[in-house]
Amino acid sequence: MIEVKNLTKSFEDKTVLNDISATFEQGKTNLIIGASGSGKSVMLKNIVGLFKPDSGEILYNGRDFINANRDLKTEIRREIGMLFQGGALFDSMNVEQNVKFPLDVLTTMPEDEKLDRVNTVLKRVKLENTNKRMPSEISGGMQKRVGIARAIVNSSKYLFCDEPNSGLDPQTSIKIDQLLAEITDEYQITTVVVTHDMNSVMEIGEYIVFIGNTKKLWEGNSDDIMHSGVQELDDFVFANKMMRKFRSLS
Ligand SMILES: Nc1ncnc2c1ncn2[C@@H]1O[C@H](COP(=O)(O)OP(=O)(O)OP(=O)(O)O)[C@@H](O)[C@H]1O
Repeated sequence: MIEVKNLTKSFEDKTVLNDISATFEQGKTNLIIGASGSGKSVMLKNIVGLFKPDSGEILYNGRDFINANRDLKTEIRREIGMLFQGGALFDSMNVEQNVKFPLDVLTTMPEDEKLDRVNTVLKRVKLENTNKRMPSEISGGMQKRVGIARAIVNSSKYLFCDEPNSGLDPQTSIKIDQLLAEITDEYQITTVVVTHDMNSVMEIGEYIVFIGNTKKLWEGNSDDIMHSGVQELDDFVFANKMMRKFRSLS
């Protein structure tokens, strides 16, 4: 579980996040949603320690991440897997080297054990026998799956994904969403996904935080999101024609 308590972050005189609290539970796919520029990525970066909040607390299973000493910070960082926007694989490394990378830098595991682990996660994302292929030789969806394999290879307890579907067609996007949700449940990971993709929201939104105007404007799940009564959220949810049509029928 990750608890975000009263998180506030400004850049110079511009407040981006103001007193935001949220609880992301283990084994759930948690989403941070909001319009472009609302501060989703800034929130994620505060949670993983890439930005330092002006005030507030971030607790990883009760452990205070912001005020942690170096050893505890390292311990928590080792438990975090990240799927960056655009996949962000190393172009000069093959699939196996990309997936093995966190084990190379974070562990002292023997090489054969690392390879076993790499093959296990590649199998889980249905990419067995692609070890020697280069990122440029595989499709965008496959690249994302390599990214997911890399994010969980070190048995991550926490998984962060920034716009995991960017650049993918709708069908591939749904497959990636489903894979993230399955892995989250199977390995009981606390997963946090930043997205503005309504398909993802409806498909995997077990807990959703909606941010806008620097505040948390709503929290809930995909069953409740269409009836939030929050104007800004309605504008976000019903931005596309299909969702408006769906509302008029329901
Ligand atoms: N390092 C920074 N320095 C100053 N301002 C920043 C910095 N990073 C982000 N911001 C500002 O914070 C605000 C929120 O940005 P953020 O990238 O979190 O939005 P977002 O909701 O993730 O948007 P998108 O969906 O378009 O990616 C923006 O106004 C942005 O300019």
